[in-house]
Amino acid sequence: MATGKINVSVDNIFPLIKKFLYSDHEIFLRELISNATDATLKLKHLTNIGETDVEYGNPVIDIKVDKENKKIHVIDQGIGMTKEEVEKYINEVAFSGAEEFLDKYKDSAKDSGIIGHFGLGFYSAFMVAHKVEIITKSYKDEPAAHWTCSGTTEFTLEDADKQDRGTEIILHINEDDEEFLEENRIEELLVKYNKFMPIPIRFGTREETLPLPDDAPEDAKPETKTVDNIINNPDPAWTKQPTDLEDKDYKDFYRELYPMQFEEPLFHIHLNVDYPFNLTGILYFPKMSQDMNMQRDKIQLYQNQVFVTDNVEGIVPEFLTMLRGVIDSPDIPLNVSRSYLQADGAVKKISSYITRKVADKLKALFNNNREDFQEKWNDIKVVIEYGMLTEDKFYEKAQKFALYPTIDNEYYTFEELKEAIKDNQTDKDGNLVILYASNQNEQHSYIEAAKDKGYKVILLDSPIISHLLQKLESSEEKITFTRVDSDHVDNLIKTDEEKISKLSDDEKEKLKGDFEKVVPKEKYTIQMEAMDSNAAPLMITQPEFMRRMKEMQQTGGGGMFGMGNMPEMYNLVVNTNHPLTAEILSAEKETQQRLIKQSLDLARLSQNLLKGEELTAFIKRSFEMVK
Ligand SMILES: Nc1ncnc2c1ncn2[C@@H]1O[C@H](COP(=O)(O)OP(=O)(O)OP(=O)(O)O)[C@@H](O)[C@H]1O
Repeated sequence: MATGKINVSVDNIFPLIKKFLYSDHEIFLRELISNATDATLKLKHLTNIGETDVEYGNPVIDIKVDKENKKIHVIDQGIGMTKEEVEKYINEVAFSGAEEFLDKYKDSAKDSGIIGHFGLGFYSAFMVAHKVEIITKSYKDEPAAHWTCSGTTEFTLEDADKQDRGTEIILHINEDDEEFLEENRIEELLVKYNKFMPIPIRFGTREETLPLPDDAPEDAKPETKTVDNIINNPDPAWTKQPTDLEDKDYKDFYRELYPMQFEEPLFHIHLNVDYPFNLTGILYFPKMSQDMNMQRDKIQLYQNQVFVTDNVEGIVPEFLTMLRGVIDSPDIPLNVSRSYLQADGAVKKISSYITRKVADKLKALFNNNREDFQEKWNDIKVVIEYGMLTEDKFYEKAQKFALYPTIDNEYYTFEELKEAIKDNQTDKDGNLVILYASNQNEQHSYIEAAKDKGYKVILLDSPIISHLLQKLESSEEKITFTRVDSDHVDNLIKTDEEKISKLSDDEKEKLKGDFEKVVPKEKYTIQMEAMDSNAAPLMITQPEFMRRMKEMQQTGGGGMFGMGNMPEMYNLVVNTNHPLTAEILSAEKETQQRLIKQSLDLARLSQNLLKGEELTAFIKRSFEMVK
């Protein structure tokens, strides 16, 4: 038996492994299965190129938990190692990675997930085991080797009588880590990290219920059969060519990724690039609700089919983190801090590649089947609008497919919209005024008034819309967005047209004074307007600028400092041409006050501003009047 000292210049690396990697204990299994997978794939390669004539067969990786003896076995049928190779790869090479690791991190414990990055994969076993054994037989015709190490720099290496090719790693689990002797815990880890690894992973057996024959009697009990419990799907959809997949395959894979998700995805984007970086994956657009916090099922990041994380922040542009699916790339530096990741050149390229692909796909969907795209618009608009707001590149591309639907369900692109309204909605200063509503019910009377004038009213109801409008206005010449209730309809689009007022200037002045006596100054600015006599006598509006700034502050960022906290201020527009206004003007003081109060409340009611006690009083008063 050979004994020796592991070739490493520090006294004892094991306490360090434990200390640095403490938070990530559970990844030991992922690391060992990755090694087992690599060893199997290497053998496959050698047999493929005719380097060896050993039989490749149908290798699996076995995971066994021996609770009684407190051991976990990871067994592969891969390339194996000779004694010399154990010396070299386990005792020397692995530790050269360890030395690098120590050099870099001995002073700072900031980064905890260094494993894998420095070739410490195998030694992560010592996070959970006080003793580790390797029993391995190479595919070459040489005796098997047995390596044992008890978490010190001492090891033993001797011949073993293992006959079949491959490697068995035996972990003698620490008392503190006995959770890993629970089958459920191991199964949970296997499903989390290894669900799509390329070599089948077997974790014991399971009972499978066989289907009953068609003519089986009603009380027949189905038979069960014991089958291998294979954890993974070695050929997940994203590793295949898009041309080999049908729509159904993508939907099935979605279900496989998110077994608890019952909604179908709206569409998918297959990512596939090998230059200047390697990346494959499938992204799905889920049905989106207004609630942006609905992120439970996230995009998963893989490295060569090994699960790494579902925190893709920094790799995927923020607006796309609302999507679902898989990204697999060997080029994303793993286990490094987020700030490092964001500064990494390859990661930046990946992020802009993904943005471009998503934009291209949306454009293609729009071009190929506009009707279908329009139907999906409501579900995807939040992502698109958010992307336009946050990524300039995406903004440019999205101008071609972002839609502006009218209240009556006509869908326009921005260019089409401009063309459609230019004759009727250009104001006296040459500005194109785009009228919009944010709530079809609440702004109903304003929408109707605008439509009566032949204006098109766009429905824009996303939570971030005020920010996007701000951006559209500042990047386009002579465009303004005006919400239909921000002024009375004749003022929405200003013309040179002189309005004829039934009241003289003196009368208007007096009427204004009468209103000011009743209407609270701190809430309303009174605005006398000569409107159509059929229009409402009184209406409440809130200027576009003020409302938008407040909304922008409330939805975070932008807007003008302090506007969010300003009290609500409205304009009270008095239609001087309405018969009721004439009546108010000539009424006795008491009647006049009653009429003003009642009309004001009606105007408030139509803007949904009359609530609580005031609403109760109003209703009571109105009943008295109709008696
Ligand atoms: N199951 C195995 N079968 C055959 N060789 C193995 C096995 N496990 C480890 N080895 C050998 O030991 C070496 C060191 O393994 P280790 O996990 O420490 O690093 P790595 O796999 O090279 O790098 P990393 O873990 O960072 O991907 C491997 O490169 C491989 O040559």
